[in-house]
Amino acid sequence: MEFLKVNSYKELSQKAADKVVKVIQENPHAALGLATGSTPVGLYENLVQAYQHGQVDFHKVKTFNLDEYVGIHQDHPQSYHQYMQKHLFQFINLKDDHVHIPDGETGDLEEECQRYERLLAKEGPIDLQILGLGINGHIGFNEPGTAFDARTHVVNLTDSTREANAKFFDTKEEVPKQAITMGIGNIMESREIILLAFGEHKQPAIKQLMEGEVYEDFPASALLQHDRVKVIYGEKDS
Ligand SMILES: N[C@@H]1[C@@H](O)[C@H](O)[C@@H](COP(=O)(O)O)O[C@@H]1O
Repeated sequence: MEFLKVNSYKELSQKAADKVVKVIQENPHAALGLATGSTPVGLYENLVQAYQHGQVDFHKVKTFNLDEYVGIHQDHPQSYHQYMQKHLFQFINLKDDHVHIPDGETGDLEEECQRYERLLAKEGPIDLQILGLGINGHIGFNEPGTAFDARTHVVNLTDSTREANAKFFDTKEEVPKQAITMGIGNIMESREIILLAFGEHKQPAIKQLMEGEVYEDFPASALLQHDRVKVIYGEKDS
């Protein structure tokens, strides 16, 4: 695992975007694993700019989102479907049928997990997986205690995750209680991974990762067993 400390959120976003652009330039058919949350917003802004400047072309690229809330509509402003439209998809030339996001609205969640698994098996492996980091070490929505070989599954979100995500909703009660997430097993099958974390509140989790201990109560530590992971992190803008 390689750690790269940056001095600003801008630098983190630029470094991450440079990596994504490079992967697509080397392989125009690349499969990207995408994350949501506040951390990758700057990365997506930079990708839009790179596209507008003709530095990258998405028309053969495929995308797989890590997760989606259960029980809110895809057109809810806080659904990850809407997030991706708002920050990235509406601005670039990705084909609609190359975009994959779990469907958290379906009546049969187990079948939806199986459908996503089949899709990943057929279209994968993911060439570059982008990850954010929960303050409790979660990746995607794989909460502490999740088995490292878990596949796409439905999760009950922890209180700390719901609180952390409450900033996006009017009240904490509105934050969904469940989500569908790719499992750690899926994430580990990616050819390459970048993990992004910015802010003082993320530093305890980064420090824990640096200690190098692998255990299921700290999901991000699974990544220590992957040989192509780069952690791009920073404490504050200096
Ligand atoms: N499911 C997402 C994660 O994929 C994300 O990494 C995490 C951190 O979010 P933020 O970047 O807003 O700190 O939040 C959510 O729980």
